[in-house]
Amino acid sequence: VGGDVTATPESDDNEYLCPVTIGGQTLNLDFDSGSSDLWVFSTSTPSSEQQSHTIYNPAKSSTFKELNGFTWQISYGDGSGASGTVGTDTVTVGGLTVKNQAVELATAVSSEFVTDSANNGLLGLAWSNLNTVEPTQQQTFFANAGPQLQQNVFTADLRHDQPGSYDFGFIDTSKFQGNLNYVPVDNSQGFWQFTVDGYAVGDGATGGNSFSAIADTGTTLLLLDDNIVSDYYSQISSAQNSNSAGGFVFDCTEDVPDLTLQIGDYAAVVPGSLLNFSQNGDGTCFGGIQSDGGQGFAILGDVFLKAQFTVFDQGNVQLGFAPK
Ligand SMILES: O=C(NNC1=NCCC1)c1ccc(Br)cc1
Repeated sequence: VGGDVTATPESDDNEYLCPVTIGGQTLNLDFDSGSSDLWVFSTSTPSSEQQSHTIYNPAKSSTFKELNGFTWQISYGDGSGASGTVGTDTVTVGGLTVKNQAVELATAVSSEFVTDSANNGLLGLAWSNLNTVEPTQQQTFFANAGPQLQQNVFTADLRHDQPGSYDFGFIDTSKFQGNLNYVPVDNSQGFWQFTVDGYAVGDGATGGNSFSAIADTGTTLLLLDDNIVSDYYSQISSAQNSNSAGGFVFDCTEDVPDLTLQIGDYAAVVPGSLLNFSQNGDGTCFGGIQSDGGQGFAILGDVFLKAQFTVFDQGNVQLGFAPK
């Protein structure tokens, strides 16, 4: 048994939304390999915050059961957050159904979610030890689905300005070129965390120290150590770190170099076209590479994942990458 679901990019590829059916009600959710809560806008969300969102109404689901007294509260790396109550229901993603899945109902959401009307909640795909439900931590959709999957994996094929897909339970070899390159994952912090062995800017030599990174579908950009960020932008003559823009910008006319991350024997190339992320409207463009804020590991978000086909292997606790 498996599932295949379309991942549709919001404007500027800021996030990717996928249809999820909960108790017969379908909402578009942000699949996030950087967190482990499945939460939705619901009838429990203040009406002022529901705005133009699609909401889940547990009262209209014949399979919803409340988990009395259970709560959740999450904050994300970008400062956004949400909190609320918990129940279980039947959840279906791309034809793959999990019964008695913990579904977290938002009773409060931060402004970033209120104003993002396309996003009706998140479906966490990190490891279950990151789930925030109290007093009893809950399993993710992918963890619960594991036993029914032919292969205990999900794959991400995110694309620039066009729909991509997530597959659960199988690897579609038509979606990538060559062989998959696997690296071991350290899931002790709950992330899909692994080691990057070096980097190269443009057609320069691969160098630098090895560093830890996480594969995070819920983060838009490619967030790296400040030294690598500075090295990269030193190759773009008009680049500057703009406080008003919130990061490194450069003239849109610039030829933006590729970035290659050496992951074991695999050279993961992120083409310069993806590293010219968006237009600021004043002739400058916002870079797809930005600082990781000095938190000690890199966050390989959608900018990186758009350039690779990625296998998140729960069974073997490893990640697989291939060009596409
Ligand atoms: O929050 C994280 N990823 N997901 C999402 N971001 C924004 C909405 C969802 C995140 C995870 C790990 C680290 Br380290 C930094 C950030």
